[in-house]
Amino acid sequence: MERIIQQTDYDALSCKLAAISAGYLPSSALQRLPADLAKKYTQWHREYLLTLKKFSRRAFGKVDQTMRSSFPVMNYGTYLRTVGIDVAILDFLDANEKVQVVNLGCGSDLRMLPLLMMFPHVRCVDIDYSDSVQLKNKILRENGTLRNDLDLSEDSADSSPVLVDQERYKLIACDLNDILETTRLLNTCTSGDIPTIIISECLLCYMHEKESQLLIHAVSAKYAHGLWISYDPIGGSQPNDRFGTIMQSNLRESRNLEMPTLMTYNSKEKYASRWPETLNVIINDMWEVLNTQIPEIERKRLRSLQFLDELEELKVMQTHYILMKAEW
Ligand SMILES: C[S@@+](CC[C@H](N)C(=O)[O-])C[C@H]1O[C@@H](n2cnc3c(N)ncnc32)[C@H](O)[C@@H]1O
Repeated sequence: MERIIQQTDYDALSCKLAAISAGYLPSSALQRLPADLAKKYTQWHREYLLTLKKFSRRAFGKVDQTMRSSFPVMNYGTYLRTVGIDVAILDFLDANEKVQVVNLGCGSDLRMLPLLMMFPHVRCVDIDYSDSVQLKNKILRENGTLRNDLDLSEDSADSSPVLVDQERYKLIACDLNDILETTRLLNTCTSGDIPTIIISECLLCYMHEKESQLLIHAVSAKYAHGLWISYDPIGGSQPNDRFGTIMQSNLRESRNLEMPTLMTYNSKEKYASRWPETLNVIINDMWEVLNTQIPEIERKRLRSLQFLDELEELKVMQTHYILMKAEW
């Protein structure tokens, strides 16, 4: 099961590459990227894919194929999830200068690169299963652009779970189901006094209820001041809503993959109830994000990229994904 879950990262990567290729990402305006970093954003992702090919032709083949078969509705979804999370990070950075960003289940996410370049006081910590971060570590060190921009050496670190151990960037191998090891590594690599952003982007949906709740409670209790940003699908709670059950049976049949809590936390309210009551929680589905948080000028830009005639399909999909921000 661990391996099947790790492979979901290839979907996330191919969706991001497809959205980049079609011009949805980056959004210089909302991700606040200066022109040189907007160019780099595209370059980092393309070079990551090309270097992935050197280490795993199979993974490259999967990503490349999925990327090419991406539809406009999927590009919208990737755009909304990426920009929604980035805007929440940037808003928190407006109010707090020295911040650590902990990306749980980071996969191949390269969001640390613009953050490290744009904000000299920000530190980033990426955490995923050992196999996933070992591959990421190899790619980051093999590719000249990624290596230089992260100021990495070509040699890999030793067998420690901290594969990149810099002052401002750490890449850590950890099974987040193991709460003792997770808290031990966070205690070593982060500080409880520094304002902290926790990201869980399509992570909690693959974890079992007990382990995910332990993770939420242990990690949010660790930091004096923080913001937890979580993005996930929800199954839907209306009596005739079959989105969640269909999604579960498709995943089971096509990949033997489970989303154990999709129908447990199947509404915005139930999903938000996973965080301690004392936190200030804001939760929106992604259809609301599109219509209330993306300015009209940006929506016009999106409409100009590809013809989207599946508006109803977009609405159905995006009302079943949420962006949750819990601040304390
Ligand atoms: C769908 S991918 C998302 C990757 C990244 N967050 C993104 O959105 O681009 C899910 C990631 O969560 C990781 N993951 C799931 N369960 C995990 C666990 N128990 N410990 C560590 N990583 C986990 C997987 O290995 C995978 O990289």
